Amino acid sequence: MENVFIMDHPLIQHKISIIRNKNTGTNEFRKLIEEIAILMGYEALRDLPLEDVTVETPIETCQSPMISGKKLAVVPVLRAGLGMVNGITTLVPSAKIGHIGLYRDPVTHEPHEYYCKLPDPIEQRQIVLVDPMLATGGSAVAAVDFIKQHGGKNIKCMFIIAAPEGMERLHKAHPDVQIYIGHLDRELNENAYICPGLGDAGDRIFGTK
Ligand SMILES: O=P(O)(O)OC[C@H]1O[C@H](OP(=O)(O)OP(=O)(O)O)[C@H](O)[C@@H]1O
Ligand SMILES: O=c1cc[nH]c(=O)[nH]1
Ligand SMILES: [Mg+2]
Repeated sequence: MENVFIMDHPLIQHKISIIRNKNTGTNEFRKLIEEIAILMGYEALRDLPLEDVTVETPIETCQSPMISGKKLAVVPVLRAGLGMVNGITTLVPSAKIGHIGLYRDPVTHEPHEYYCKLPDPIEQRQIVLVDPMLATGGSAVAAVDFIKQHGGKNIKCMFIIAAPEGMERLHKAHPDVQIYIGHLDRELNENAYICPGLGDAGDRIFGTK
């Protein structure tokens, strides 16, 4: 599937296995989400554009590449996406940060928006949407819709765990968007939770259950 990238790095797979474990506590879970975001971000950002700048080394003056263009914007889907932000800003400290607040209705599983604030202007920025979970895909499709409505064009999405249903829905709705997935799981259950998954990512990051 063009524009869909499923990670196979052993460090990512190892850390995902630890966060799946129901006995992994909030503190360790939060740290691992951040570490996985760093590892996935390293892979997802390998095509960032470069331009040569003049640098004076202690030896001589040279042309050396640096990341070009407007500053990258990382956009977490609240709440759980917040856990991945520091991972991306570790790689790109100058990144701007937008927020999209969405929660999934527990009965209908439809996403509801409660907040949206994006860096302005957004048009020329590389946008990296982050959310640990891609389940039905409803939240991700809505989040990308918002970004595009605000003028965003270059969009990458990163999910630590995805269900096939969500991956296909997001790709179908937004085929231009690059989708990075840490692990593609088996299926959704009757409550639209990912199986085997890791439970509710937001609750596990923030210790709310
Ligand atoms: O693909 P979907 O079926 O839309 O499900 C995925 C969404 O569900 C979770 O958020 P949740 O609604 O639990 O909000 P929270 O982050 O505040 O816990 C998750 O972080 C995604 O945003
Ligand atoms: O399995 C799931 C599905 C949606 N949101 C989560 O946090 N986990
Ligand atoms: Mg949640």
